[in-house]
Amino acid sequence: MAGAEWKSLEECLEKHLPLPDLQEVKRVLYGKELRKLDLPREAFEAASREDFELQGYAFEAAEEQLRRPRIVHVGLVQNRIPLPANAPVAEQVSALHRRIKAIVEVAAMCGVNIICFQEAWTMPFAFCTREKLPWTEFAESAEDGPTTRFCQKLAKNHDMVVVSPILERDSEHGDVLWNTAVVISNSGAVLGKTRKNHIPRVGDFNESTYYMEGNLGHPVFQTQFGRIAVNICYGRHHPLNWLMYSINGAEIIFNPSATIGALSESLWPIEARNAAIANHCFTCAINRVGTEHFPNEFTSGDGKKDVFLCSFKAHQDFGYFYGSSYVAAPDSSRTPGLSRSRDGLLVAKLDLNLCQQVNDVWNFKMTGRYEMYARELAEAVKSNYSPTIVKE
Ligand SMILES: NC(=O)NCCC(=O)O
Repeated sequence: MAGAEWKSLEECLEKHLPLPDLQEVKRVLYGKELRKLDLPREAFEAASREDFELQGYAFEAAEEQLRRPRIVHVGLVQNRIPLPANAPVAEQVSALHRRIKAIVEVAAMCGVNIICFQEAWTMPFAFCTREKLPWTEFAESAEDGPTTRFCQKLAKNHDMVVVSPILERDSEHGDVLWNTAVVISNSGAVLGKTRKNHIPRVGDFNESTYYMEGNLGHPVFQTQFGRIAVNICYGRHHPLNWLMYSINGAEIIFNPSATIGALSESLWPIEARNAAIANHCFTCAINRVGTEHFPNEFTSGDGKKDVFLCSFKAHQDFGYFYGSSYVAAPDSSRTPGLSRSRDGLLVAKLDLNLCQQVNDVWNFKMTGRYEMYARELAEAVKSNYSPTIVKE
């Protein structure tokens, strides 16, 4: 299983395929080729000084007579943890705040209107350990915790909507922890929050000891730049989860994630892209980068062998978080991924008119037969349900 030494699928294709083949492969794997954004030179200089990758692409829509283009620039941030997981909690959080501030400043130079960080961005992805301390100390109030206050300043200073996925401590309700994304308006006000609906119980990704399945449904946030939703990590394997955000009107669905190569790298390019196609919306898949080492060994709690994560013994790391963040559009086009090995900012210029234009061609909402599925699902969840199987 490749680690940081294998830079990206795109680099590999470009290195090895003759141009005519490369064009056809890109057409199939990425849809129509996107124009590269002409981002400011100072942005590239700052990104290089701060040692992160910067890429930008534009998705175009057809011109319409009655509607003006609805242009929005989104920014996707992927990063390593800058300090080791055993550094003091407050130092780790401050180092991450500093890192993200530097990246957001470059996003502002690129005209980004909505930015989203990776899942649980203020901490190492410690849920695999199933230890409580010190990891639960990273949990904060979604409404007025230090990270939300930090993001409010960023949002206001840069006139940018900030999507900040954190580990939430809800002190108003018995100190319950949640895996939450806080959505902060470009005014600096907290617009609201949404919680991870589906909790993984896959090998080391057994996060069920920390928080419960989200109880806020599928909220969509009306921002000045468009309607957005957040489908946190493992929720991307659940087509109905994407569907509900889309039914509630989301035009852009962010998918802040933390996932590793051995488990999900072959699913990664498909799932968010498929969701964009199936739901006539844009999707933004974000994954963290690097290998995180934890002070104490842990196991997957499933005996000796974990076939997915390839860890036969107790171990101190999860495996390799492969970055590769990308944006996908309703017409099946997508950006190349950011690198597998570096921190990065991906800027994408979207014309939200594309959602309706593709909807009018493919009509997935019109042909969706939701009533029939609602009826059948309502039956299927009953304890006395028996599947309709026609036998000879
Ligand atoms: N963070 C998280 O839910 N990871 C689960 C693994 C995956 O969905 O790829």
